Amino acid sequence: MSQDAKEQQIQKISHIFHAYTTSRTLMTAVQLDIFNSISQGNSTVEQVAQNIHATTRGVRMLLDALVALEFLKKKNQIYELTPITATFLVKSSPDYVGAMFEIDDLWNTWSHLNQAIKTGQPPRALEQEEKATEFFPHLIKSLHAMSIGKSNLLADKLLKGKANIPLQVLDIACGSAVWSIPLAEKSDKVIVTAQDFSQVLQSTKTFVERHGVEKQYNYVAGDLKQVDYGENKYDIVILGNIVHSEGEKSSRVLFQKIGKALKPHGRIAIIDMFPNNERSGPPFPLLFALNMLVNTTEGDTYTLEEYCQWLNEANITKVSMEEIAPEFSVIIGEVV
Ligand SMILES: C[S@@+](CC[C@H](N)C(=O)[O-])C[C@H]1O[C@@H](n2cnc3c(N)ncnc32)[C@H](O)[C@@H]1O
Repeated sequence: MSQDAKEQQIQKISHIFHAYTTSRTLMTAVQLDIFNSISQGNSTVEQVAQNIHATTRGVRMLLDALVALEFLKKKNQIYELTPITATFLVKSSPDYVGAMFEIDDLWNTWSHLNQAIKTGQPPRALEQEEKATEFFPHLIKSLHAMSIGKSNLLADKLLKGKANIPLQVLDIACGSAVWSIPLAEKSDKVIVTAQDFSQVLQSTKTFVERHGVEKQYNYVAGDLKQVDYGENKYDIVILGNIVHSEGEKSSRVLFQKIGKALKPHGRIAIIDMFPNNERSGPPFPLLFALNMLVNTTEGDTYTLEEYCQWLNEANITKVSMEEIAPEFSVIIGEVV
């Protein structure tokens, strides 16, 4: 290996080893309300330090690191938000994505990765309703802001040629209902049944109301393992970011229930992270599998081949991966 190639590899390794420093810096800025403080007019180290009740030494180091990471700008010791920070990292912004990092849950569970790999057990299991209802209200706020643009594109795809036809939609483990709201917004013939734990549905309702589509929503509270979805009722079933935390066994049972609940030619849309069939990439779905190891008992990420097999078993036979936008593909299955 040439010296240049060696240097490049060392840089790559060093960069990954140190990635926790950038992650922790941004999380701390969110948790200490740095961006809100600056958006409210505090623009020097002293002002921010006083406003958040912290030391000037710590705040100076944090603000300068955020400048270097391009989350802030600095001129003559006056700090300003960048346009991106103002849009995505100030709490009052409708596009705020920081909610899931206001708490240290994921940071803490990842610090138990060694132990989870040895024991196969997570330090805490998110599928327990009590843990889920603590964590998910934070997560779904971030997911809503991160997914709403993509969801609009998916809704166009699902409604193509069907915008004036009555459609019954079931949004399972709906969270903020981000994957069904655009369907309801784009067609007043869409009626959504949104299902999640009862406590999470309180948050769902605020999102649905914010989008002004509450007349098109019904709610079913409960654990997806226990809820009866009925037979021959739905034109579209949405599974957004839930199969990975349920794991194979529970998801296969769920697919059986969905196969029955769909009408003939009904479709299922699965939004998740999909590794390739070899499980050799892309990185994000494979790192996300580890995220499931430290947060759930059975969770994992699954390939298109696996989904095809499980959906076929449930009578959902026409299955394909559809690229809705670059880096955003959805598995769509149809009861033929
Ligand atoms: C990762 S969030 C996804 C939310 C939404 N579908 C999305 O894609 O943004 C997972 C959601 O599933 C819900 N959930 C997890 N386990 C569940 C279960 N056993 N029964 C019902 N809902 C569950 C959580 O409360 C949470 O709202």
